Formats: sequence, C-alpha cells, structure tokens
Amino acid sequence: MDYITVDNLSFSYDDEPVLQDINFTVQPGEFVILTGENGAAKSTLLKSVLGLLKPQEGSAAISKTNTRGEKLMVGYAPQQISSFNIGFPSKVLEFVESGRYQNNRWFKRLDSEDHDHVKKALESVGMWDLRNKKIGELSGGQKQRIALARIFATDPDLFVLDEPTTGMDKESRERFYRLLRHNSRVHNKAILMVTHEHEDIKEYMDRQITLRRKEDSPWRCFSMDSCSGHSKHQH
Ligand SMILES: Nc1ncnc2c1ncn2[C@@H]1O[C@H](COP(=O)(O)OP(=O)(O)OP(=O)(O)O)[C@@H](O)[C@H]1O
Repeated sequence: MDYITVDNLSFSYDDEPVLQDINFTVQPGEFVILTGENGAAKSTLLKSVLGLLKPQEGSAAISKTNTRGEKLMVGYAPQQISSFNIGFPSKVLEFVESGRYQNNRWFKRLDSEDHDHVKKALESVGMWDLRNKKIGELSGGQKQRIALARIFATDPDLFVLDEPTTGMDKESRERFYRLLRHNSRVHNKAILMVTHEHEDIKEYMDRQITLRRKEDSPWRCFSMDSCSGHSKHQH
C-alpha cells in the first residue's frame, strides 16, 4: 500500500513549467527526504501532493485510509510555520494539547496517555521546560518547535514537512530526526520531508528524492533509484 502516489506529474505556474514527469511513491514505515537547490520546486511538489495545487498533467494522491483501515491523518508543516499568529489558546502546553483534540480519533477528554504523548512531543523539540510560557513571548524558532510538537501530538499517519529544522542547531536536528525515524520504524508512519541538510540526516532516512534539471528544462526527479516508485524498504 502507498500513502503517497505521484504519477507522471507536471506542474506550471502561469505557463512557466517548473516540474516535469515526476514519479514516486511513499509507503508506510518510510522516511523519505526531498532535496534540490533553491527554486527546485520542492515546496510546489509538496503542495501538489497535498492537493493544494493542481498539476496540469499527471496526478498526486494521498491514500484515504491508513494501514488499519481508518481515515488517514496528515500532519503538514509548511515552510515558515513559525510566522503563525495564535489568539487562543495562548500557552504553549494548551496549544500542543489542542493538536491532540483536533484529531477526531481523540475527541474525548485528554487522559494520561494523551498527556504523555503531549509531554513527549514537547520534549522532542526541547520545549517541555517552556510549557507554561505564553506563545506571544516565544522567538520565531521556538514557535516553529511548538508547531512541530503540535503536529506530533495529532499523531498523524503521514508527515509532510517543508524544511522543518530551519534554525535548529545540530543537536536539536538530530533529536528531531531520531523522533521521525522512531515514528516511521516503530509506528509505521510515513514521512516526506524537504530538507537542505542531507549530510547529517543520512543515517536516519530511508530514501532521498532529488529534483534536478538539465539546462533550461523544468525540474525532474533525479536518480531512478528514488524516483521509480520501487522502495527497497522492508517492513
Ligand atoms: N505562486 C507562485 N507563482 C508563480 N511562481 C511561483 C509561485 N510559487 C513559486 N513559484 C516559482 O516556482 C519555482 C519553485 O518554487 P518553490 O518554492 O516550489 O521551490 P523550492 O524548491 O521549494 O525553493 P526553496 O528551496 O527556495 O524553498 C520558483 O522559481 C518560484 O519562484
């Protein structure tokens, strides 16, 4: 079963072709990174996968159900997620807890398991100690971390993350990658993450998809290994 299926996708902005003939799949349990230089249309590809942009040719689809036959939940972190403004709830802990409520599967009073989950999510981004802070008092980088913690708290089946570690130091990044790897290997989640830091991530990820182009043509998947849709990943 594939959580993401991209099939011969081509996309243009106002007749300006940016992506051509993209093919790949992402399966549950896989941690896949998407790389390419600035302007390689990585964000455009993520938005096409999510259905926020409609490709002119081909298709991108997300499975409607997870491996247990339930509605598949997606956790999306767009670029510059830290620029969000929040009215209520205003405290870090409440904000992350609200992610736990948002998921319909958890539409009940939060129990100790939920509180554990929220605590782990905040610890994973190094923000547990600041749980009682008001969001308005946080720096941009701290807002980014709690936004990611909230996504973890919703417990999605599929993570779609656009440069989530921007501004994090190496130690924080590695802690974040470890958490993603744990989510994919142990909990069978799928991860598609745009990143520039492909050196220190190599030991954590399963597969890398790179967008490159030849001369003036639009961006394409580079490397048939990662773009052919056949994963080497074993469950
Ligand atoms: N809404 C838009 N309208 C027109 N062109 C756009 C739009 N959004 C992006 N582009 C152009 O499409 C190309 C791909 O942009 P995109 O943001 O997807 O690339 P990216 O690989 O995510 O870049 P970066 O690494 O800098 O974040 C760029 O040339 C960009 O200028």
